[in-house]
Amino acid sequence: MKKIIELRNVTAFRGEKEIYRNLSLEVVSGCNTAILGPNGAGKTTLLKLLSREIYPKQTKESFIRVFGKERWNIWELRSHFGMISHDLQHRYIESATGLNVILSGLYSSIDTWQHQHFEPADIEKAMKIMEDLAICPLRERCFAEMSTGEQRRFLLGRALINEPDALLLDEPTSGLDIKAAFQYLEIIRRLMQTGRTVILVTHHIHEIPPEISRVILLKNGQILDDGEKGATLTSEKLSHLFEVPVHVAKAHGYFQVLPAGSSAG
Ligand SMILES: Nc1ncnc2c1ncn2[C@@H]1O[C@H](COP(=O)(O)OP(=O)(O)OP(=O)(O)O)[C@@H](O)[C@H]1O
Repeated sequence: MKKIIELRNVTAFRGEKEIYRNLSLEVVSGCNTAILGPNGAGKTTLLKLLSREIYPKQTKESFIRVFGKERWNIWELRSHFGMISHDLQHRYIESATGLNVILSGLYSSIDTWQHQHFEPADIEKAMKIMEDLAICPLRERCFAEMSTGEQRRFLLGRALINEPDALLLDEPTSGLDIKAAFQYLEIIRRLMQTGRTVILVTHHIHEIPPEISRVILLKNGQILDDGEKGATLTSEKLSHLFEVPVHVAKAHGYFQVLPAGSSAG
């Protein structure tokens, strides 16, 4: 199995604070994986390490590899790995139109620029993606004038234009209402069902779709547990992870947590 991400003995700091000490972790192609942890667990730090916004401490035994390589040409990397983070959503230029958001993925830029060239085939591909994501009518609309759910779908389209093998999603449904969240999760499920590997980083149990088979529990920069979803998302383990007594409920392949001891009123 191809390794998508591989961290070995990674020690990393944010400012003066050590977030990870000798963290080792790998995710292989075809194994949809969620990384679940409470606020402050180190999830954003992990995303920043993978996107090279921060660098780990250099030691002989440590490395971070994406698709088997430590050094990447960003142009090459984007066709393998699509990242959709909240940082990206915040950084996105508000005046960019929907179509340009999608096209900008081809250059990994924020909006498109005059010096960039797009072939008719690129436009056609962008149109097809917008159709698939049900956002075609918004192609001329400014990013700032879209709902959060629409913005998120455009950012997904921006990643998909490069036909990445894997997607890394940061809290995919946060900020979305129930309908938008369900619609977005259905799209993500379809992508997994048609062969894309998803790595999902979150503190929300309810946004872990049925197709995610492996869950890694992260707390204070350490892996508390790592394994098959049903064995990981237990009331006992999640109570320990979130430091509050919870009861896990399951339905239709999804999991949800309730306060432990609560009863139907
Ligand atoms: N620039 C910084 N300087 C010092 N400490 C930092 C810095 N940035 C983050 N931290 C700390 O690092 C720890 C991990 O933060 P990180 O943002 O990776 O957690 P997280 O799991 O993404 O949390 P959340 O779910 O709240 O986004 C936290 O304790 C945080 O306070």
